[in-house]
Amino acid sequence: MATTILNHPLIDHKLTIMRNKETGTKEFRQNLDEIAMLMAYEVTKSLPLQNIEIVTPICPMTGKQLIRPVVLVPILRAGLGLVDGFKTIIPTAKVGHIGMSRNEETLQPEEYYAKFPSCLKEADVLVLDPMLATGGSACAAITNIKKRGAKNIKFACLVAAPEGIEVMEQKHPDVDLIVAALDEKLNEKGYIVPGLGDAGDRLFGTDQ
Ligand SMILES: O=P(O)(O)OC[C@H]1O[C@H](OP(=O)(O)OP(=O)(O)O)[C@H](O)[C@@H]1O
Ligand SMILES: O=c1cc[nH]c(=O)[nH]1
Ligand SMILES: [Mg+2]
Repeated sequence: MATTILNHPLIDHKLTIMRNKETGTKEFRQNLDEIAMLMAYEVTKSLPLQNIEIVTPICPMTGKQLIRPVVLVPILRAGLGLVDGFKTIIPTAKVGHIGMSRNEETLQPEEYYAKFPSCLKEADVLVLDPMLATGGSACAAITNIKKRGAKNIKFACLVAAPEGIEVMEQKHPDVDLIVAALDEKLNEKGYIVPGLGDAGDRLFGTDQ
């Protein structure tokens, strides 16, 4: 598995706006959407291609096309904030959903919903969640997706804690991990420091 930390200037600029506690719902959403498009470009960099014979208006040539369909899997709720940006860059992508809620006391993820397109097994699956904290939610979501036959999986997140990356590397060594920004640590409540707070609450305007 490869772990990539993007550290991209445009993403860092937009992420700083998202991190600021004065930033409201509208701007938080807008910046997440813009970052998602930039991340989609980076996450898809290593997708495999195959040759295809075509004819241009000038002559025949060997072109390239993606080998497999792409399936986006946002981890609900906060992962939904990345879907539109990824769909803008990959308009043919199918979308599966997995609902995970982290128990505030035990920090264990609880799955409450799962629905996937039938091409999951042969697809390039891009699992999306802005936050990788303890790594529990992402690991559980990926375990579920693997049980359904998915083999080519990448996990894209905006902000990660070192603890979450370590857990992912141990439990899912075959999954590529693409992280926009690596933060310092988790606090005693399992929140990423400095982080951006509760991504789901800030995205949907629910209580924080
Ligand atoms: O790495 P972990 O320790 O599991 O924490 C990360 C998870 O926590 C957040 O979801 P949350 O449970 O708050 O649900 P929400 O998206 O509905 O707010 C976040 O979007 C991740 O899914
Ligand atoms: O910092 C954190 C940790 C988990 N979930 C979030 O939304 N933010
Ligand atoms: Mg939340």
